[in-house]
Amino acid sequence: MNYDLNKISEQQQKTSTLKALGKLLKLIAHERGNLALALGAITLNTAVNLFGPYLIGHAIDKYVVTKQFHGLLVFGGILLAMYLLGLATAYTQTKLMGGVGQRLLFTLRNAIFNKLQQLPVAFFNQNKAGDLISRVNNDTDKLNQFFSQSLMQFVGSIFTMLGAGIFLLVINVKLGSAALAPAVLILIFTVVLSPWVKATNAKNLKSTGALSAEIQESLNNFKVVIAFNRRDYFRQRFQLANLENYRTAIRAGLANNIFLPTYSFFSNIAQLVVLTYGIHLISIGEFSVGLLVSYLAYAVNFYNPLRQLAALWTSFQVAMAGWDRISQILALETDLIPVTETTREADAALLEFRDVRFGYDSREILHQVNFKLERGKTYALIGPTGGGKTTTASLIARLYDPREGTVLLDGRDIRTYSPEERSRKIGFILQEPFLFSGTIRENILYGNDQLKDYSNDKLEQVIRSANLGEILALFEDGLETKVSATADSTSLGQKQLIAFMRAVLRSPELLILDEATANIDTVTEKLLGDILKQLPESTTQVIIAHRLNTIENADEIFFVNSGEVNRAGSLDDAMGMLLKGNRAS
Ligand SMILES: Nc1ncnc2c1ncn2[C@@H]1O[C@H](COP(=O)(O)OP(=O)(O)OP(=O)(O)O)[C@@H](O)[C@H]1O
Repeated sequence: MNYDLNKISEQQQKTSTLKALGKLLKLIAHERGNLALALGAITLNTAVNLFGPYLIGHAIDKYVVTKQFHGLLVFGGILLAMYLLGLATAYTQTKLMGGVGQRLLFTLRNAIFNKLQQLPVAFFNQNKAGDLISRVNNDTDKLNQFFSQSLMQFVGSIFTMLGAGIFLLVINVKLGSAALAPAVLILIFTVVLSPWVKATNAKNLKSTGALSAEIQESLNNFKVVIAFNRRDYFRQRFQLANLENYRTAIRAGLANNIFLPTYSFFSNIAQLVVLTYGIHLISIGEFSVGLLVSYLAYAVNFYNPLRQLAALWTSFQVAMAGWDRISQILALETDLIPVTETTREADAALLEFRDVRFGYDSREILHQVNFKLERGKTYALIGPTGGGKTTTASLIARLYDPREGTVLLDGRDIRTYSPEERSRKIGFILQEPFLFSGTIRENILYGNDQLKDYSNDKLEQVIRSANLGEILALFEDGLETKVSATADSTSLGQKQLIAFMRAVLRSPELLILDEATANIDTVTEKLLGDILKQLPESTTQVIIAHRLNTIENADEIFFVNSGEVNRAGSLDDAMGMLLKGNRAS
């Protein structure tokens, strides 16, 4: 299955803005109450703003033209009260929508992170961590900005425009139509240019993701960079990514600023039309001075929000481009779906590969592989580098599903097990074990519900009874020894020891060790060997190793090469096969 987000975005059919907005609004459906309140506040605010000019025009015609200035005081008081109401409603909606935006940001980040936790290994093989981080941090914030700062202004501007438009037409149809004509041109201009603005912003967000991926890669590999003195190489790559980001940002800036001057131009034209035509109407006695003053104010009330809309429309297009990138992740589903229960085959081996074919991409890595692992036996997988040992082990642990054929665990298709059941049965110590920052205790109890509430004393007892006491004793602070996911305060060998304890304590039925002792000294390695020998008799072990001394106790050896898994016979035969120059292909 294709999980490459950049390819998905290229293949994705252009979704209409309305559809995307609809999907987004569903995410904040539970905010209905706040949205309705904010909408009420903005409607009141708009009404206040719209009635102002009408009252002013009325006051001019009734009190200024007739020189009855005392009436102006009353109107001044009414206007002041209205403006205060305007202030209160503006504050209310800003506060409400700020909360909605922040909660949306919170919900979206949680949703993306949860989705990332559910996606299969193949997804992480095909996407760069830096780009994913940028989607979680940067793109979600674009939506927050739109919701907290722009949405209600957007709605308010549309209300003000509509209200002002109605006033313009009601006061005088002819003058109103002339005043509104430039708005039609603006509408056409906006409709035509919006897709380009959104696409330009999408490119900019993509290049921000690529930049973030570049930074992440060089930071992750800083030792290699320094050791090989390849700073120039990464500097060049970074500069290229930075240049691309700069170029796309310039283009996005240009696109984002194209609406404002155009809207301003048409707005000025509209005022010119109103003024010229209005004076003409006054001269032939069809219009009053007071009405023209109100009229000009309504024209401003119509075109000013339109100008504001230009900026808001841009923020909307940026938010939609961000939303597209976020929804690409949210729409993904793992292809490792559990299948419905099948009947269990009687007297089955613990694990069986039946005609299994697999490849990461179009290239097939495993060709119709068949083998069985019996309970309580120890198996070794050997073979040349790149021969397919880790791939075979990954299929045993269902990190991937076969393209064809079946992997059976305990006589049942491995896909019928829930992830919890499967991980209880199978322990996997990876070539490069991952520890997260915390203590040894936290790391070895990770995913172990049975022991998670044990006190340190009780846990140490369990560790001793699993014969792991000598390993724990290698760490000065015992269970409370601090380990770090990234820093080198814990050596690779030490990490392997902790991962070993973590896997053994879960008492799995099947334990896979992928080069799990490659970085451990010979004495400790022997200690691990002894612990493995003392595991419950029913435990099946699969050991992947390049050092043949680690597999001398294996009951059976499989030779993995060129997409085939074959019985190798004795250790000597296996040596012979390796030395014969079998190469991975
Ligand atoms: N994530 C991946 N995406 C694409 N190809 C991969 C991936 N992982 C491994 N491969 C390819 O699959 C083949 C088998 O790799 P695998 O890691 O299973 O070999 P291995 O026998 O475990 O090697 P080693 O002894 O070096 O660990 C190799 O050709 C490798 O390039």
